[in-house]
Amino acid sequence: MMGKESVVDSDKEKSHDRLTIMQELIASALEKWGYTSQVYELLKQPLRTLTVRIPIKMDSGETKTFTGFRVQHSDAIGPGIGGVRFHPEVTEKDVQAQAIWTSLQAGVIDIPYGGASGAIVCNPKELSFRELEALSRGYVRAIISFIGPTKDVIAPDAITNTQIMAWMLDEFSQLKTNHSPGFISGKPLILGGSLGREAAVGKGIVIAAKATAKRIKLPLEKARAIIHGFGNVGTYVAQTLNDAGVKIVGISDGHGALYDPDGLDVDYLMDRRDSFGMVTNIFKKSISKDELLAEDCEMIVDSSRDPNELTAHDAETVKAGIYIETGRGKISEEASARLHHHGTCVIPGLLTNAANTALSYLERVQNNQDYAWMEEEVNQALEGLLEEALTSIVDVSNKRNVNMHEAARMAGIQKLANASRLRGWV
Ligand SMILES: NC(=O)c1ccc[n+]([C@@H]2O[C@H](COP(=O)([O-])OP(=O)(O)OC[C@H]3O[C@@H](n4cnc5c(N)ncnc54)[C@H](O)[C@@H]3O)[C@@H](O)[C@H]2O)c1
Repeated sequence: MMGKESVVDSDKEKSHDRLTIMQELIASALEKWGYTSQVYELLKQPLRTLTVRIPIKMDSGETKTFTGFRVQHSDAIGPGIGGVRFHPEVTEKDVQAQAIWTSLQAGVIDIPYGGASGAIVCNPKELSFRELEALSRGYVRAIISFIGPTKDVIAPDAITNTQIMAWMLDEFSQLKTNHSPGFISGKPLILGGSLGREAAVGKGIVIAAKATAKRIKLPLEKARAIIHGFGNVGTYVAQTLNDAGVKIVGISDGHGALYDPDGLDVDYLMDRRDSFGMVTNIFKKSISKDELLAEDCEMIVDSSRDPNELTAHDAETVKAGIYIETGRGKISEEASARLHHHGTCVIPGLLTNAANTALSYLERVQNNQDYAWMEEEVNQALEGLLEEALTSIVDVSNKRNVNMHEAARMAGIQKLANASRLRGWV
């Protein structure tokens, strides 16, 4: 599964851009640690933002010029690492916010990298295969002096897949006249990619769910889960948790929701999903998403593409002891605080999304070693990184008496702030 997280801003984010939101969040995290405003002044903005113009000869014979970005938030700990997305509405501020978010992920999972991010403003659905290749190669040519295995490692993100990574790798290797698999992650296996990359976010969710259940001494065989959003991520999580003994009692999709306290037949539901990924529409009696989230269960996984975040009002109805977020901003700050107050352990999207960044890092380690790991080794390493990250977030939450979202951001920014201080920058 490639990185497919939506970059289309929610209404709230449109009125209050993603960069400003991110800056407010890191300001609060740094303040809670007691860092000076000079540290915030350094970290509030990426160190470097490169905007490029990429002329492409289209199939029609005309030349069309595209805009691209590559942003490096901080190299205080190590080179940048981060995705490149192809999207018609992506802005420079979106990419800057994403680079900071990736820095926080790298900090949470404790890898020696800083956050970076890139994008090309384009609609891939309107491009032919040849045009897509030309654009991928043109992007690398335009940013070549800015990137590299020890400077900034590119990774897949929205709409960018292994083929695009392969074209980019080839362009970079030809221009540098050397074989440089470590310059990019998410490559095809034969070009130095890693096993175990598929369903990275789903795996991250399952690892977090199991580790949290263990932490609160909840045997998986006694756990009942609701999967809010039965898509790519949701179906993987439902099946994997079900195989581990968890009873899946509820699911939802864009049409409605189903709940059965005795457990749903996950295989049957998977089998009956239509080409739009919808299944609840074939049942006469379906309930609303709000009703589903208020049903009895031990665990809720929010894997929907629901544009509405979980509000403080919704949070009051949640009975689950574990609430897992799969992306940024799915739970409002107030809802997170309410869930925390009521004793629900919230697993922030910063941790579950970090699985993609972790996989890019593990691929890079294999490229450095010139040795391909078995899938089991990759999965074990991913598990180790995410479990450690969860422990550090829970520790910050307990010691500093903050909710899990605040704790994740505090854990994510701390090493970057310390490294910047040790280098004598602030
Ligand atoms: N796929 C990835 O690689 C990836 C990466 C990072 C984060 N994520 C996170 O996981 C989430 C799910 O991703 P996915 O790839 O499974 O998406 P998807 O499009 O395959 O599935 C989304 C599901 O949400 C349902 N849905 C849409 N609107 C809804 C609504 N209003 N109420 C309830 N359900 C609704 C859809 O019917 C579908 O079942 C994303 O929103 C994102 O936060 C995914």
